[in-house]
Amino acid sequence: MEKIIVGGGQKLEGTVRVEGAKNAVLPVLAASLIASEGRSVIKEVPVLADVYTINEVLRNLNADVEFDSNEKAVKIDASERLETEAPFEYVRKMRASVLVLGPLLARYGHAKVAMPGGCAIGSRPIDLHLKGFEAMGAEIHVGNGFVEATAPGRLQGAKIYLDMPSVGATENIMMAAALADGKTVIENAAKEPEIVDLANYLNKMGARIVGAGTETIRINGVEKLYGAEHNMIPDRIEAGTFMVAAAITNGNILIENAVREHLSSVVSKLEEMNVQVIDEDEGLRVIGSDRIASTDIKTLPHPGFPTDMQSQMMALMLCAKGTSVITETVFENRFMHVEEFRRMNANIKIEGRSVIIEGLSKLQGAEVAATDLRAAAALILAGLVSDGHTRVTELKHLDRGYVDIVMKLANLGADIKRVDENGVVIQPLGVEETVELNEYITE
Ligand SMILES: CC(=O)N[C@H]1[C@@H](OP(=O)(O)OP(=O)(O)OC[C@H]2O[C@@H](n3ccc(=O)[nH]c3=O)[C@H](O)[C@@H]2O)O[C@H](CO)[C@@H](O)[C@@H]1O
Ligand SMILES: C=C(OP(=O)(O)O)C(=O)O
Repeated sequence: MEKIIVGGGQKLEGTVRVEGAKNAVLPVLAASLIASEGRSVIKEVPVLADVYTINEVLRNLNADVEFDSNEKAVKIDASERLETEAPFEYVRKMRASVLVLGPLLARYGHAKVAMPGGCAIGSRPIDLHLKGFEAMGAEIHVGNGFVEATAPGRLQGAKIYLDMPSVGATENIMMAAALADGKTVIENAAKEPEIVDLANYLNKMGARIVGAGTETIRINGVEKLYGAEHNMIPDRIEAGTFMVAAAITNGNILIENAVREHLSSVVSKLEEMNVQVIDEDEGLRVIGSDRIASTDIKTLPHPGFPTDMQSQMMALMLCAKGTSVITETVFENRFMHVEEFRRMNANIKIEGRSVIIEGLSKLQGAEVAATDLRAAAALILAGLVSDGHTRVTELKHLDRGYVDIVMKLANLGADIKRVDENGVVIQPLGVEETVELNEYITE
C-alpha cells in the first residue's frame, strides 16, 4: 500500500502554481459530447485520475479523445455517432460520470447511465437532475441499477426551479437545455465559478446562455453545437489548500493563478484567523502567523464557504488559539476525517452537523487513512505541523484531485515523500516520471 510520509515542523516558503480546476474540467469534457461537428481543444487540463476516468467514459461512448499530459491538453472529436450508455464501472469510480446524461439526452433523445451510489460524504442523490430533464419532456426510468432518460423528439425548453442550488444538476440541465427547443430558465441555480466556466465553453460551442454565476440562468436552445477551444479556470480548491499550507506552517507562499474572487469566503476566514492574503500580479501571496485565531465556519453553496475546503480549514483550526466550530450544511456526512484527526491527538468532537475544535492541540504524527479527496489533503496539512511523522494511506482519493502535491509541497520546503508498499520512495520525482506515475495510478 502506498503512503505519504510527512514530517512536521518546516515553514513552507516559495512559489506554487495552481492547475486547471478538476470540478470545471469534468463538466467541460462531458459537454464536448454535444458537438456534432468540429473538434474541441481543452487546455490547462489537470493531469488527474478523474480526468483519465472521464476520458475513458467519453471514449467508451465512441468519442475520439486524445490527452497530451505534457501539454495538459485534451482534443475531443464527438462528431461520429455516439453510444448513449455509460456503464457502472465508470460511475462507481467517479460520480461526475452522470454529467454525460444531459449532453447525450439533448443530442440523441436517449441516455442511460448507471445510478451513482452514496459515497463517503453522503448519499448524493441525482433527483434534481432528473426532475429538470422531466420538465423538459424526458421520461425517466430508474431500475436495475440504471437511470434511463428518453425524449421522443427534441427536449423542450422549460422553467425549472431547483430545490437547492445543486452544482451537478445546474450543469446537467444547462447542457441539455443548450440544444433544447425553446427557452429554459433555471431558477435557484448554482453560482459556482465552475458553472460560469461551463457556460462560457458552451457559448463558444454556439450555445446561447446568459446569467451563469447568478441564481437565474436563461438558455435559448439552438439546433447544433460545434467543437471549440477553451482554457480551464484555475482550481480554487487546490489554491485554497496551499493557502492553508502557508497559514498552518507560519510560512509565506505565492500561489500563482489563485483568483481572489473565486476564493472570497476562504480569504475572509483566513484573514479573521490573522493570516495575510496579498494580491500580486501572478496570484495571491499568503503569509501565516504564529497567532492563528479561532473562528467559526458554515459551509454553503457559492459564494458561501465551500464544503471542499472544510477539512483543510479544520486542520488549521486545530492550531488556532481558542475553540472553533464548523457546521457542514452541504453534505450530510462529511466528517469522516474527524476520527483520523483524533488519531493525531486532536481535541475535537462531532455534535450533529457541527464539529467543535479545540485549538492548540499538540498534534502527533500517526498512521491515518484518507476518507475522501479533501480529507487526504487535510491530513497532510496536519502532518506538516505534527510532532514526528504522519503516514497517510488510501491515496486513491488524493490522486483524484491533486496534481503532484508531494512534489509541490517538497519544493516549498516540506519534509514529505511518497513511498510504495516496500517503502521505496516514488515521489517527489521529476515531472516526466510523475506524469508516468499518474498514468500508472489511473490504470
Ligand atoms: C465534480 C464536482 O463538481 N463536484 C463538486 C460538486 O458536486 P455535486 O455536483 O455532486 O454537488 P451538488 O451541488 O449537486 O450537491 C450538493 C447537495 O445537494 C444534494 N443533491 C444534489 C443533487 C440532487 O439531485 N439532489 C440532491 O439532493 C447533494 O446530495 C448534496 O447534499 O459540488 C459540490 C458542492 O459544492 C462539491 O463538493 C463537489 O466537489
Ligand atoms: C467532493 C469532491 O468531488 P466529487 O464531487 O467529484 O466527489 C471534491 O472535489 O472535493
